[in-house]
Amino acid sequence: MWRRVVSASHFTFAHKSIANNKDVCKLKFWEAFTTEIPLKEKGTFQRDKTPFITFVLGGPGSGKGTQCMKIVENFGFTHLSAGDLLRREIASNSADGTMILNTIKEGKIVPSELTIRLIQKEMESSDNYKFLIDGFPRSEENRIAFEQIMGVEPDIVLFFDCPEDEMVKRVLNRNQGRVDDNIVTIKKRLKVFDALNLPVVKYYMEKGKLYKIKAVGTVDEIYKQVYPVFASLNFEQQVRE
Ligand SMILES: Nc1ncnc2c1ncn2[C@@H]1O[C@H](COP(=O)(O)OP(=O)(O)O)[C@@H](O)[C@H]1O
Ligand SMILES: O=c1ccn([C@@H]2O[C@H](COP(=O)(O)OP(=O)(O)O)[C@@H](O)[C@H]2O)c(=O)[nH]1
Ligand SMILES: [Mg+2]
Repeated sequence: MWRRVVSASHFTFAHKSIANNKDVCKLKFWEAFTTEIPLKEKGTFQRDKTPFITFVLGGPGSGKGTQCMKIVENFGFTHLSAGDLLRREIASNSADGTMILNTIKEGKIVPSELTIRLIQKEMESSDNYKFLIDGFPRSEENRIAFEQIMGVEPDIVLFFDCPEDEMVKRVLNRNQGRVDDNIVTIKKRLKVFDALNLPVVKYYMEKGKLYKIKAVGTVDEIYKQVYPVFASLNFEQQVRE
């Protein structure tokens, strides 16, 4: 079970070592060291907080989803993969399903309003305030629409910079049964990425919001560059109990 703790490392350590067995003891210990309201009311408390939004960008296969899982584990973010939300729409046989499927097969970009509606729904129904928005915005048009509809900008943007041959290799080995993980569609996706997504990366670089991560090496080697970004922002870290 995961529970949020204050970021100071000695609290984390004490919490880990003392609260070993009984859940009730864990809760009392937790309450003694925090001014936050008890966990069962956490949702209300967190909705009052301004959201902290991280856009996670990078080409297909650059490792966005893989690194997001580690950030979630260590820093308690909610991971919203735009691609996963769109695939869920297809699977649920929604009215837009066929159009989304055809767009993904072609490696093109789904209309902004649709993707933003899915992201917005998830954010509004979440009791968290820290979000990783993975694989979005994919174009300047996406970005501008998000900022207009949501009325917010991301706090930070991660960019996983990976050579094309490595991305192709990873996607072809992904084995998730995706309709777009084939060499023909990958080539189209890479073109779309260069033409439409890199301008978004450039925009956030010029705004001083971009953290560029060299996305080669093992998952852990790459995460060593990611971890300090969030640790330096003093987010509460998670400990396993
Ligand atoms: N550093 C890495 N080295 C080798 N393979 C990786 C690495 N990071 C991720 N992968 C694998 O590459 C594939 C694509 O990663 P994924 O996280 O899905 O990328 P993205 O979300 O950017 O498309 C997955 O099969 C994943 O397990
Ligand atoms: O905001 C988004 C995110 C994804 N997609 C579509 O969904 C596909 C898969 O996106 P995902 O982020 O899952 O791919 P990844 O980069 O992780 O391989 C993309 O190629 C697009 O066709 C889209 O249209 N808009
Ligand atoms: Mg992904």
